[in-house]
Amino acid sequence: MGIMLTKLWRKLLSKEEVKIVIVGLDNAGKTTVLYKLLLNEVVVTTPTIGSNVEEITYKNIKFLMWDIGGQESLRSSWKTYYVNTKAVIMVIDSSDKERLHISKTELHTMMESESLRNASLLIFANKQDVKGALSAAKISEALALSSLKDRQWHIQACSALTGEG
Ligand SMILES: Nc1nc2c(ncn2[C@@H]2O[C@H](COP(=O)(O)OP(=O)(O)OP(=O)(O)O)[C@@H](O)[C@H]2O)c(=O)[nH]1
Ligand SMILES: [Mg+2]
Repeated sequence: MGIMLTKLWRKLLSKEEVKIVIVGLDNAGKTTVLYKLLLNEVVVTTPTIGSNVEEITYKNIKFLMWDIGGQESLRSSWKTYYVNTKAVIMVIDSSDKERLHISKTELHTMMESESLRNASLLIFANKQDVKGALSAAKISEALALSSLKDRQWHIQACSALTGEG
């Protein structure tokens, strides 16, 4: 009886921890998105070297959000963050049409990683406030999201600057 109560108590107290990694090319808006989610504020950012990690608690679930630098030289280190990741957020600069093919390659390479086999995928089609930004549908097409097999994915148009989406 006492043991059962202790177990129950531990279960109620223990917060589940969910690891999320935020990836995307440099200047996509990853750090801006993270702090917008965390503080509902637009912070002034500098390019991330390495990573930022922040904790967000929602309904007693602790989310550990890893925001990783997107510069070319840093992209090969993304895979070192994948272990135990439950969800991947990829942030896209929807106005950066020239580099969408790079995001596509990075995304599909990433999705082949064994550590991310069961991870869900959320794409933020960010910078919708910029004139000429591509819609979520167009980004989805450019990234060939529909070709992803056995993957739960969702794309969301947004602007970390205005808070839209
Ligand atoms: N117009 C506009 N600018 C944005 C938006 N989101 C981010 N930015 C700007 O884009 C620039 C880069 O944002 P960061 O959040 O630093 O980009 P990052 O993806 O973290 O870049 P790295 O750390 O180098 O990988 C900053 O000047 C932001 O203010 C947005 O939705 N709209
Ligand atoms: Mg950053």
